[in-house]
Amino acid sequence: TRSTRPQRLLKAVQKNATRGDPQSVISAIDHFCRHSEWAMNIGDEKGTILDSVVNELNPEKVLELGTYCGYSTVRIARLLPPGARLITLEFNGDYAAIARQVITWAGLEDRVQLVEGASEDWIPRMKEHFGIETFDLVFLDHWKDRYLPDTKLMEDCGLLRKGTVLLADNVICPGVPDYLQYVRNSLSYKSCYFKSHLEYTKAEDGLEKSVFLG
Ligand SMILES: C[S@@+](CC[C@H](N)C(=O)[O-])C[C@H]1O[C@@H](n2cnc3c(N)ncnc32)[C@H](O)[C@@H]1O
Ligand SMILES: O=C(c1ccccc1)c1ccc(O)c(O)c1[N+](=O)[O-]
Ligand SMILES: [Mg+2]
Repeated sequence: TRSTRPQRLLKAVQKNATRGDPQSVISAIDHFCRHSEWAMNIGDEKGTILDSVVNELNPEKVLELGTYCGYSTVRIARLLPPGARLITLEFNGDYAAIARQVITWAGLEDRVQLVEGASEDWIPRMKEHFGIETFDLVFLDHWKDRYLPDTKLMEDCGLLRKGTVLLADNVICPGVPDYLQYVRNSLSYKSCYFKSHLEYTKAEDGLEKSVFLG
């Protein structure tokens, strides 16, 4: 039977990237998505914005909602100090299996905890299961109708502290109007928009960075 796109993406990583070299994994995936098959990774252009936010924050505890093949996981984890931790949630088992191999190929498995499950089920369990009090950075990149409910859930679970940064992908394309309206009008957030393009295309897209004010 025909392979899946994530399986073909993993093959491209194993063929073209060097084990233990995160940058070569990132480049191999970007080349595959530009020249072989588009895939819904954050990509190189928006990825550079993600990198700058991570470098500015130097976060100890990061939560990623939506792993897919692990491209953004590798982008974030490669910038973290060894003691820092990135927890990434993915409820599609096939995608999770590919992502584990991509993350391991990059040599970053020690900094990443990939949890196979739904954000709504695992956000309430961060304290008792992972001993996490609050996150320094949350990267939202899962199904777009979940951004707002999961943000409210994180607030209710006390996972956000003064200064926690929410970075949301795709606020223009496919778009997250209800989430944008919330973070831009709530007195609990200071928000700003980073204009860019939908990964590997000329369509407009961007990231919204929202700082929780407590
Ligand atoms: C756009 S892809 C993630 C791309 C990845 N962040 C990157 O930039 O490389 C979205 C992923 O979120 C997963 N997903 C969607 N809703 C979810 C949820 N509620 N909980 C966990 N995973 C979810 C999907 O299965 C899919 O793999
Ligand atoms: O929703 C899509 C989508 C819709 C239709 C076809 C393919 C993808 C998408 C597009 C770009 C993204 O960066 C992204 O995160 C997603 N997503 O699924 O979460
Ligand atoms: Mg996205």
